[in-house]
Amino acid sequence: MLSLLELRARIAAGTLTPAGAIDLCRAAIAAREPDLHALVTLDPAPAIPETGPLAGIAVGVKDIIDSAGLPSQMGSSIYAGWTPRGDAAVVSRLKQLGAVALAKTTTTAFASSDPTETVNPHDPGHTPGGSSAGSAAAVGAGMLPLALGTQTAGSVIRPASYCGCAAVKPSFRLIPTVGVKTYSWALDTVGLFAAGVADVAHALALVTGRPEIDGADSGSAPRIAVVRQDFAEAPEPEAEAALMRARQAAERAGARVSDLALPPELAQAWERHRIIQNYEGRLALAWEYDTQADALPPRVREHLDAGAAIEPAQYDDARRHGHHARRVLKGLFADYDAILTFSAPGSAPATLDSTGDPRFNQLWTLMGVPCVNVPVPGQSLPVGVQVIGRFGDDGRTLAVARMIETALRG
Ligand SMILES: NC(=O)CC(=O)O
Repeated sequence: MLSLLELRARIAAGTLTPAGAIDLCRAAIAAREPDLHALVTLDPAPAIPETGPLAGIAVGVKDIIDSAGLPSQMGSSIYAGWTPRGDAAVVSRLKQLGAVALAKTTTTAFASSDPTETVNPHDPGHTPGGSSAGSAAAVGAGMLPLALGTQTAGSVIRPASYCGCAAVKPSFRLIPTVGVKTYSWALDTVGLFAAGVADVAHALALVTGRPEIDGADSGSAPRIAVVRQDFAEAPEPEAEAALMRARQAAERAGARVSDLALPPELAQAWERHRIIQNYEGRLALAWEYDTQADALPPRVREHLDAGAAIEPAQYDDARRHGHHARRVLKGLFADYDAILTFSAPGSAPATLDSTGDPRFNQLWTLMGVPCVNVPVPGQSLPVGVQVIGRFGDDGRTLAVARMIETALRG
């Protein structure tokens, strides 16, 4: 994969120019895109700044996120050719930093769960995951050093796990969602994909203007709770093996690791995530649902039909459970620095008809806490583990994730 930090080091050393770094991406795209189908639009002649902390860094932008002059087609024929005038807030920030919004990456329609045409870069017979399919596949394939995604249930962490790259779904609203097509205003979170955890941390620190996120300290012996989320059904053997290897790596690195069974309030919130997601989706996509329903793909239509049947009282109850569970989780973090759990039920399913199951992700999206996918080496198909921290503690969460990543590579 293309490491953002390695490219920036070469540019800083004068052995690579920003334009040369963009050319490296174009060459990788030319080699892999015909088989991967990860991109929707490729900017033929983007401006390439010579200066800035992300000069020379090509970014993939999920196609529900606006990038001025490039279409935002939402993965739907309804928006074919729709071209926004301006940048989403996060894209504008990346350009200020010198980055190049080189390509729009595939998304499931409206970031829901109808599969895209993108395939897994490690095996074309397997899904890359979703809804941020193209971003995960493009980074996992070494076509881009950085990509933007969004997560409403598991759409950043799960595809990153399937495609073998690092990713962060930051604390809720740490990155603004202005200029991002909304599915659920209580859940949608902009995330980042990159080759390794250090690359992700560096990009998040720059994008948010919080330098303390980069290089934060994990502490000499971080307290890590291994959580299985038993209410989410058992995972597959490869996910179990990955979690065990990550646990052992954390212990070797000096962490104090123990098992934690989540209190029932967390399971109750997990059960109600979909009520919030689909109730809000029905309202956020009202125009599409009310006037373009025949153009909606089946799973989006199914989810919005379900949303239309949810009563406001059910939605309010689900939100109350989420609020209460966030308070319970905050209390749990008094005794731990991070949680370690599954990123996905297993490796990427051997199908292109599904983007996989977010059951190990959805709770944490509702909790609004930072989540990091750490690739676990050594499996035929990638499998990641998820490091989760306190709300607002993104730097330490990334530091613990990096400690585990380094110990796994050791
Ligand atoms: N947008 C989402 O998070 C949906 C998913 O997890 O597949």
